[in-house]
Amino acid sequence: MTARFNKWKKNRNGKGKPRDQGTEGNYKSITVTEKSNAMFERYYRAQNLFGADNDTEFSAFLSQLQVILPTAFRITGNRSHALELRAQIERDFIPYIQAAEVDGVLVEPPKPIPWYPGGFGWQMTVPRIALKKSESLKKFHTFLVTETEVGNISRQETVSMIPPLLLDVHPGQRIIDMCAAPGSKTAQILEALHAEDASDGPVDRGLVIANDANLKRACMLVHQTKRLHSPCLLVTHQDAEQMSNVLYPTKPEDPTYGEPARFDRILCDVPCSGDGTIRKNLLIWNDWKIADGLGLHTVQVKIAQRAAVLLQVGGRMVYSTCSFNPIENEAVVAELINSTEGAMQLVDVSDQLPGLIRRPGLPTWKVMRKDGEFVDQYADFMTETTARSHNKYPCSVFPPANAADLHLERCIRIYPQLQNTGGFFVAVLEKIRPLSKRDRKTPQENPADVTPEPVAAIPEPTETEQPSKRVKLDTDEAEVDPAPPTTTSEHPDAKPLKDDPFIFVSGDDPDVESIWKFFELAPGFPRDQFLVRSEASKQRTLYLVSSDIKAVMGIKRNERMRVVNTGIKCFGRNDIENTPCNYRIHSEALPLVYPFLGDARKVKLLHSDLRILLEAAGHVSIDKFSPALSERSAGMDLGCCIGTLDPADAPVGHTMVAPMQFPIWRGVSSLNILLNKKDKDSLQARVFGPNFTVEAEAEPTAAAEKTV
Ligand SMILES: C[S@@+](CC[C@H](N)C(=O)[O-])C[C@H]1O[C@@H](n2cnc3c(N)ncnc32)[C@H](O)[C@@H]1O
Repeated sequence: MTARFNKWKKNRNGKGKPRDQGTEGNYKSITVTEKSNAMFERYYRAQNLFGADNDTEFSAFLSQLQVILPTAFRITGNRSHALELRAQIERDFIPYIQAAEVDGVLVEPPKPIPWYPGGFGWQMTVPRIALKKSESLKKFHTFLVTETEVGNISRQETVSMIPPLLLDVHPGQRIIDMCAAPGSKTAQILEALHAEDASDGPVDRGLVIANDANLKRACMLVHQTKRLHSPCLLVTHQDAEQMSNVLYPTKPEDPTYGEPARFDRILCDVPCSGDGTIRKNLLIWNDWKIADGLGLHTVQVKIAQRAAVLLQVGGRMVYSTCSFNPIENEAVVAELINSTEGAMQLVDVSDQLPGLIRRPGLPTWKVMRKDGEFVDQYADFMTETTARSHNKYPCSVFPPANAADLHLERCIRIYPQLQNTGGFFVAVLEKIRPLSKRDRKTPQENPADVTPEPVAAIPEPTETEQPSKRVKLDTDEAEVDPAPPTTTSEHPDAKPLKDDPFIFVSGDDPDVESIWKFFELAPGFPRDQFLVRSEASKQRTLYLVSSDIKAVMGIKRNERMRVVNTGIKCFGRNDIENTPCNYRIHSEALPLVYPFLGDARKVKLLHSDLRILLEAAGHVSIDKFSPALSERSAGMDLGCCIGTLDPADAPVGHTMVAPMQFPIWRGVSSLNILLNKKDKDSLQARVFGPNFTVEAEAEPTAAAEKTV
């Protein structure tokens, strides 16, 4: 089979220059002539991936790699309308997809992923490209695109959904995503952080630092995660191998002084050779070579080791790759456990995510030299001809002598033939004790609470395994202090970091004062957690951040973290006269602000009112709305108000389950809904689905009649 496509081909770790640049500039037509690669097959056949039944299952594995990858997506689970969206898929799309055909074949509709919580993860066998091109699936594709743009749906590979679920995230935790771009797993982490009701209110849910070494990709991550509207996200751009300490204030009398914090959860979704994505990235059939995995091993170990230092005792780390290669997987995990002298231990997660079909980690593996020879020990790796190129690889690419004691079977391997997915590797680890005496001194830890598990003795290096050939674990805090922030950027659209300062606004600021008064905000909503990116702008926007982020950003030395972005748009100034407050509430912050709003600026809408607002291109005269809304809004001051729609008022046959709120601008004699086109489209489809008719709405329900 021949697959032909255009592709910007970069190194799979997201670093480096695009390869295959021909005369056509950065784009070049690449042809994959055959979905096979002799070295790939020889290497993985020798790894005995499937144990006793290796031959049969290896054939199934190889044939499944030939099949193009299904499409998967998940509904943003923490949103109030997640259930509506699920109902919308079941009601409006499944029956229609069941009747659709692609190339004369009936399409299999999407099915919930059995192990994904809440029925919010979905997979369908139609490949992404067919979904895009097929006329009969156009409606569903448009739905996916619209809902993805507004953040209600994330299109993400099924297997990539596993690591954040196993990270076991809860509100209030401090979390680092070491290699986060483009951000699909960060998004899941944020959803979990905002999932349950927490006593700390909707804003202070904890902290997620999403980091990526590549600034261009970090900017992509900002774009991706913006849709999730979390005030707890701090996007940074550092080399994760030397990720800086995050200083937290420890002296109440001096908020600018801080000490290194330790984190509850750390995700290391490291750069990898990516051969688990071969069903989607067909170029890997052409390009696969053993040097890729060998070359990434040291970086992967260093990122995991740095994460171990930043993790608090009792904290959980998830290490993952989309590679089948044990050198990037079990070998890294084994070196992490051994180099921390057993302070990091694998957790048995076999009872988690029931329904996920998985295979255990490999107890041992074979190492192949670049010349294609398998070798059993480091000395053989370093022959005369290979010494120069192999010298940079540490001895930890080989199975350690104590491999059998490390519980590597607790690692999770996902193969494509198990449940028609990509390939993936996940290891869940816990830090059971400090890594060093210095580590013990960190402010949040209480080592007395942790009973260390006895661990197997770390093997002495053999004659050929010189200590210099190990990846050194660096637990010294003082050493980790990367270069100061740069003003240069790899991304053409990314602004130089120093041009966009983050300036905190005092809670006594006159603008904040006018907002609080106008919207009658209750005391529980934080008043001193706003920052601006530019003081001068007439279009001043107040960005809301969590108290953790404010604390971290108040410490000068934390500038070395290289913050790319933080905060969500909360209040935006409109340059309008004759209003007691010319700030509006941004729709992305409304779910956070709404519980604290007084009644002064709330207006109740009927479905007919919402329809008029959504269908209009701009302002609509107040007298065009239902009498109740016209009367209520005519008596209000000019400025932003919040429209609410109640499920109790929903017409028969509607699936609306939760109240909805929208920012509206009350003009001199008109109303205008403050949503962008995409948000309007999404809302329109959700509220006025195909089963809804204008006639049904013409008779307002009894509850709606009472509206004032
Ligand atoms: C597998 S991808 C991460 C995917 C991401 N977790 C997600 O789910 O969307 C690996 C990322 O690591 C980044 N990276 C590579 N080397 C790095 C390093 N030394 N430190 C931090 N990030 C690095 C790459 O830019 C790339 O975005």
